[in-house]
Amino acid sequence: MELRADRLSVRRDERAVLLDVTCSLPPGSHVLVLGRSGAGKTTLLKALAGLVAPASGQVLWSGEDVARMAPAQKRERQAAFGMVFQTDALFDSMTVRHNVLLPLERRRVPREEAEARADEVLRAVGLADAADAMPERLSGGMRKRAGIARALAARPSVLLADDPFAGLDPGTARQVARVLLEVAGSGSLIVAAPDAPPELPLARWLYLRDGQLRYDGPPAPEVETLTDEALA
Ligand SMILES: Nc1ncnc2c1ncn2[C@@H]1O[C@H](COP(=O)(O)OP(=O)(O)OP(=O)(O)O)[C@@H](O)[C@H]1O
Repeated sequence: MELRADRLSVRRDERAVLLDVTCSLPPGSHVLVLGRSGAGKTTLLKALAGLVAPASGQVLWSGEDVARMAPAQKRERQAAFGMVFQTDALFDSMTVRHNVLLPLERRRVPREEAEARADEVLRAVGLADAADAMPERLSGGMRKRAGIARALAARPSVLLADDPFAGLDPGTARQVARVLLEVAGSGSLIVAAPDAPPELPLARWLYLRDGQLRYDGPPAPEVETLTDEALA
């Protein structure tokens, strides 16, 4: 189903942090959202996920305004989304496997199927051996991969990942990138990052500056170095 932002603006403290953003993300989109710190990348991901309300404009899911959806429809849409945010926390009181099972339990996926899926995604992110560990025993990179596994277990048709490479060494970043690409498969993958991660070639770039979408097209390394005047 198509995800679309239509003249989307979001305000924080009376200030527009996203301004008039319009973009269409058909199923299977693989998109990198770039921009400096504070450009609005996280806010765009959250707005697309329906976690922050637009001040004006709309987020459309399959042509329907998300803000006007009935609660049941909203829940159904939410189930199609997987999110890996910077502040994602694993529950420290339960094993890695249990952390991954949690969203499946919430979705009432039958136990046997849920366990099979949890094992599958943990293998995919290279954490099969850590399934029974408590999260506090994991390194930062492993925790990140566990967070990705948790998002992927629900088989989202849209996976949103906010700066998934922050704080990772190049080897772990490559591993995380491979998992994101492999497991996103034919679904949509939308990744926000401050710079284009060399390990994650995504076919389309969106470049935000001061909350405005300044570029939407194929990878163009020059957008990262263009001045405001050149982009205007
Ligand atoms: N909850 C909030 N309350 C007030 N201002 C906010 C809030 N969330 C974000 N902002 C502001 O909105 C602007 C955009 O923030 P956002 O987190 O979307 O940027 P970003 O491009 O993801 O930055 P970074 O790369 O540093 O994460 C920033 O100026 C930020 O201070």
